[in-house]
Amino acid sequence: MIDIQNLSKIYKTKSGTVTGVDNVSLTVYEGEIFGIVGYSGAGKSSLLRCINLLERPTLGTIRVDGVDLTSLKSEELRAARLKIGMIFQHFYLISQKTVYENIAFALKAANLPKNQVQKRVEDLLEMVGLSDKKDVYPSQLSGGQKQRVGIARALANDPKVLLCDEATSALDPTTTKSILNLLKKINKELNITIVLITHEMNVVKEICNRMAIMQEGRVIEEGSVYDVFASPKADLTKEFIESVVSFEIPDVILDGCEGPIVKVTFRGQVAGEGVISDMLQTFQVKGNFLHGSIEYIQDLPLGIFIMELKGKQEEIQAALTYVEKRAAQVEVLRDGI
Ligand SMILES: Nc1ncnc2c1ncn2[C@@H]1O[C@H](COP(=O)(O)OP(=O)(O)OP(=O)(O)O)[C@@H](O)[C@H]1O
Repeated sequence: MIDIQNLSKIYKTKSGTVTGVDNVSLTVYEGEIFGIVGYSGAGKSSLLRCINLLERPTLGTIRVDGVDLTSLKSEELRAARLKIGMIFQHFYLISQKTVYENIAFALKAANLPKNQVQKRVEDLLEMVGLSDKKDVYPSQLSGGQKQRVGIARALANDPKVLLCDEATSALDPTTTKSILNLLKKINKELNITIVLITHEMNVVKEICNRMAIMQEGRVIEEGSVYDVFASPKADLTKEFIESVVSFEIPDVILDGCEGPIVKVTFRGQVAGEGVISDMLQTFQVKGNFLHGSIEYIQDLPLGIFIMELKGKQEEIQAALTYVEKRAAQVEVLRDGI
């Protein structure tokens, strides 16, 4: 659906040039929710804004639904842009217009008769759960309600793609959850491809199918959210994951450990606890659990256990080989073997 090839965005400033995006290639498939994560300044907004040409790429191509946007003339580009909705962290609603008028305004270009505009706006308001707020002004709405209006407005022209620029960053956790659920519903029911940028890994964990991590304008890691959580490669990716799944063990506990400390990761339906208890029964090894969690990502369990192993070196080695053969990934965090 979205094909980005060798895209760079270089800004010219008074003091020189700044690279916003540095040679990024990415594919977002139809119907998926794709998350782009990174700290402030990583280039997420620049990349997202290049997708609908709010920013013109300095180099590279962007194809949306097979069309190279950079090759379009202004009239064609305007039409193509209607098929790419966008929502923002700060909503950008028109304060002098009611909820109804804000959404109807987005339909202006479609030149629909009044009764069709009314029907469309009412359907959109129902979709986002705001039918009762039709005649109020943005200042009378909560942040979550404002974002719902933003979403209704973005959907007004039946887009195929929805771009979300830190759409939940100004919202509290409960409201964030409800907006994420709404985005999930829109993705499923309307088959709209969603690309979101965020600095919050929990947003990606909650709703994305695939993801990319950006740093200094580049994509440093990408893959299915499950795979990235199960086997992160870059240090920055690990850091982001630890922000939602913490494996931190207090120093005083670590100092009290004598044996090697291992992290065992079980993917999918493998019953990790069963494998570990079989291992402890089969080998002359004692396990001291330091951490354990089962995360559900895209409804698939991901089991992570951290433990200290005590026993003879050969027994520990054999026990780890046994666990590894049972679909687990074993990482020695602190050697002692
Ligand atoms: N209009 C601009 N002019 C000059 N430099 C810019 C412009 N927009 C972005 N940049 C620079 O490009 C780099 C990437 O910024 P960008 O806003 O894309 O990152 P980001 O990951 O979205 O961060 P944030 O979440 O803070 O917006 C930064 O160094 C930024 O200062």
